[in-house]
Amino acid sequence: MAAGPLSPLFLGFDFSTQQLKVVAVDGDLNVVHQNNVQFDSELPEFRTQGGVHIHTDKLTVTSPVLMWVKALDLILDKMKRAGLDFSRVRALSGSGQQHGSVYWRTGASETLKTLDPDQTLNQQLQSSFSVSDSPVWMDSSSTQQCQHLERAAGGALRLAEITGSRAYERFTGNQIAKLQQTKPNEFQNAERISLVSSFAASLFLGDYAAIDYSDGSGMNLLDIRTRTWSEVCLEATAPHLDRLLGSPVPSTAVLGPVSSYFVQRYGFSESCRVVAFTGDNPASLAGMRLKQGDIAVSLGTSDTVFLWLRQPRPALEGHIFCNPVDWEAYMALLCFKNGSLTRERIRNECAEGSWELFSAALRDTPLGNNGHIGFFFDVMEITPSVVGVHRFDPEDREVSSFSPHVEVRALVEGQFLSRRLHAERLGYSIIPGTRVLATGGASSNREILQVLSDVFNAPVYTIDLSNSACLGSGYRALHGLVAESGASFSDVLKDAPEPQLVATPQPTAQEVYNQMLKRYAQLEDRILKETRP
Ligand SMILES: Nc1ncnc2c1ncn2[C@@H]1O[C@H](COP(=O)(O)OP(=O)(O)O)[C@@H](O)[C@H]1O
Ligand SMILES: O=C(CO)[C@@H](O)[C@H](O)COP(=O)(O)O
Repeated sequence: MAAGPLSPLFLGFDFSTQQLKVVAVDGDLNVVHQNNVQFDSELPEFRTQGGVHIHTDKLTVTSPVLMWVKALDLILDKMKRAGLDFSRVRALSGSGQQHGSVYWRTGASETLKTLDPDQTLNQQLQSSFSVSDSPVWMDSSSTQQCQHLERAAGGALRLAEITGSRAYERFTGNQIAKLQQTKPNEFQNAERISLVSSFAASLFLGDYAAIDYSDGSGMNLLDIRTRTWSEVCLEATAPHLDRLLGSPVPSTAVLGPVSSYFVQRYGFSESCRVVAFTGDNPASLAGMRLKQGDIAVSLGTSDTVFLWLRQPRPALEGHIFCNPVDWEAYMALLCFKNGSLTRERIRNECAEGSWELFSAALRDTPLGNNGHIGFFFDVMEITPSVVGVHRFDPEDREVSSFSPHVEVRALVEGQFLSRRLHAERLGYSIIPGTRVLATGGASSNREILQVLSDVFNAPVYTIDLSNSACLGSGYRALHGLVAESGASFSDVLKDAPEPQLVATPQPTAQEVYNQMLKRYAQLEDRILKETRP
């Protein structure tokens, strides 16, 4: 496809935890436009911190659904002001933070179908949601519902064999069960339940968009092998749930043309197609064009580690999702809640709030931190399930503080040792040729990536822009147009820019971190034994 002033464009949106982002890719796969809306600073009326509200129980975490709607109004206006020619957009797709749920009030489908192009989405969708504060992935308030679901499915492992994961608090089915039990009226008033991804697709489609197989795998409801809702899980979750969810579709599916609202208000072409939206991690896998054998480390609000899998091997730790670009494959994912926000806290306390000084602390301290190891679980961690901060001296004695520079290195080394330990437990092994592909906001920090390379003892690569979920969504939009004819994602994207090498392990890294990993594993066991009831 030749790129030129009138060449086609493909848009990829990402509704992530802290912001809405977009990229436009042209027919030659060049990124020609990028934009974003930061929720906290650009939409202060919603009073979020890091895009969310943490409730007083410290377990419930929600985001205002209208904040996402208003962010879409805002980003499209910014794109228009920047001169983006929407009539060139041939297809669009997108992603959302995973697991979060949106509850459309009865009648909302009619509103979506009859949107007035002279008004904003925010003006018209004010009363379209039966729940104004959507539960999001940081929520950990549905433990009871998780226990119930595991019992109903025949145990945690059995549930993992069906849905790819044992029951997790943030997984959508458990959030739906909690809503149905604690706020029956809101549940009753909903005519449709979307994930953040399919909610965003619905706005573009002017109708309810189907949940895709890949993001649908993060609900504890989808049978990842048959790719249909699991009867046993639906029944254990809430009555008549299949009607509220609609049927899931392949992640490559074209859902339909963009709604006439966008044609009339922004000048989109009537033939612009909406390709199924998916989760932000699956979209990142597409954006980095992950290959079997690679390991991806995303350093967004959450830290995640994910791999391409041929065959699912569900376990009690980690998640298996349907693959977003190849319907026969899968992906494995580990999620860590104490990622960027914990790094920001330590940056503020030990580096005067400056990433420059934070990076300098990493440069000024030796690999292995002279034996000091730290665990920084500011909030209840997902992998493993534990909360609290623990610091150990070289003799494994717990100590109450480190000097600021040692604290910075202990945090970053501790985080990456944990990512490696749990990835290896998932069956991953670092072999010659392994590439670590880094993405997310913190992947712009070279010193952090050097520690990542050292701890994993593998070269680290990044793509040009730190938001691979957006880029992946642009790529998926392009692929979606030809996927039905059998064209593979890798063939269609074969000319996309390759990830670039940004860090290689230092000579002593292997010796230092193989040793340290063993200590880290023992200390993590000790913390788990001491802190779990
Ligand atoms: N130079 C930097 N060094 C380390 N972390 C950074 C740097 N710049 C941004 N970040 C981190 O990136 C995070 C946002 O990452 P991003 O991938 O955009 O998040 P999300 O997609 O979840 O909204 C911020 O919380 C911030 O801590
Ligand atoms: O819960 C998970 C994955 O299981 C998180 O990774 C969310 O998908 C949030 O993503 P970011 O906003 O941190 O990228």
